[in-house]
Amino acid sequence: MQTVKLDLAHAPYDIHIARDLLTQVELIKPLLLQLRVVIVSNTTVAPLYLKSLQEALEAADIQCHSIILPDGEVYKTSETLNQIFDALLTERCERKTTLIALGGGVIGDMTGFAAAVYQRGVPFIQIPTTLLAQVDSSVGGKTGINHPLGKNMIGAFYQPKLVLADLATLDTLPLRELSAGMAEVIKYGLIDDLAFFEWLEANIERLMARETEVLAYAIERCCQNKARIVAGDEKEQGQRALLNLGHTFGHAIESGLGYGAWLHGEAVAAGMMLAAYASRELDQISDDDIARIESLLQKAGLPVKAPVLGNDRYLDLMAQDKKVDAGKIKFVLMRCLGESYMGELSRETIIAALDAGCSPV
Ligand SMILES: NC(=O)c1ccc[n+]([C@@H]2O[C@H](COP(=O)([O-])OP(=O)(O)OC[C@H]3O[C@@H](n4cnc5c(N)ncnc54)[C@H](O)[C@@H]3O)[C@@H](O)[C@H]2O)c1
Ligand SMILES: O=C(O)C(=O)C[C@@H](O)[C@H](O)[C@H](O)COP(=O)(O)O
Ligand SMILES: [Zn+2]
Repeated sequence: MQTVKLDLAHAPYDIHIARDLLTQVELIKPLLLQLRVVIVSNTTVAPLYLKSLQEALEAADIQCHSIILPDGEVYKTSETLNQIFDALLTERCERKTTLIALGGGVIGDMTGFAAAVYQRGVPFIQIPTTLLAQVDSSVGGKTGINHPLGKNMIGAFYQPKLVLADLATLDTLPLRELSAGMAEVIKYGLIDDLAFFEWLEANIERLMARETEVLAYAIERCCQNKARIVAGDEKEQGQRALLNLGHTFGHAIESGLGYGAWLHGEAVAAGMMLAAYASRELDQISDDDIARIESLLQKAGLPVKAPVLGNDRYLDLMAQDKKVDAGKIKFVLMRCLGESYMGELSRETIIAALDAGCSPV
């Protein structure tokens, strides 16, 4: 088992990475304020993994209740969130009840936000079951839901007490979802880890073949990178924004097409290509750099062209982005592969990037 520590003074926690962690209750029980948990999952993941988790918890005398939500990005809403509150209140769950998120990033984000606000805050644990959730969404405490007018517009920074990344759950992950997670993996190489980007170029075929050794290494490296960045800037006042590479464009794609049409990772991949074209417009990365990014994304089974939404539609959607400051849209751009920064772009540069990076889907 590999363990990454997120060293936040007010809320340090461990991220354990290994196969068959679901039943290792000894990792969970010492953290509980009372021997009662509520597992939040969805209609796809629960039939696969809920029973073994629940049986292990109950064998350790921990009282379990489960909430099974509908599956999909389109359900990351206030209505679905209220289903969690309805169940917690019906079961008379107290402030010492721990919520456990068993699923991908949608479940993790909603469960974390529910934990942040239910009775003004109850503890929660992340058990991420997608690659994307294991390398990104389960770590760092960003929680929340979508709004029709914007992605992740309602939420809170609220840290889990523990993250259990059980590699065995990736055995059942659909290939499209594995690819989606690879977008966030590749993102870490581009933002500030060129050595990792180069390792990914050399190992992408093994990763897509789900070889446990390389998957475990990549997940650990991603969690180490995210833990380092979050420990230095938990509430995204500075460097944490680099984790948003590709997201200014990417969230516009998700909102513009309708949540769920493109997977988050697919939108981020296309968004990173658009950020790369914008960086090239600023003479910061080369055609060869763009070719390397494109090749790696393609080998990961990801889109390298963004959908045509119309320039004004993109600009309008991006004007809603949470990084906007004094009305100015902010982008994460690349000085070179492995070095990124936050900057503004002229309308002309944005349109040049869209012209280069969009194609009818
Ligand atoms: N909070 C953060 O820092 C952060 C970071 C990245 C992404 N996100 C959010 O995460 C969401 C995307 O997360 P995701 O890619 O995990 O999507 P997801 O949660 O929708 O899961 C993807 C699909 O795979 C299914 N699934 C999950 N685990 C499975 C398994 N082990 N076997 C078979 N099927 C499984 C799910 O039911 C779903 O259908 C987006 O809403 C995004 O905004 C948040
Ligand atoms: O943890 C972060 O910070 C990130 O930006 C990680 C992103 O991959 C993730 O999609 C996050 O939810 C996007 O942040 P948001 O603040 O734009 O919602
Ligand atoms: Zn993301």
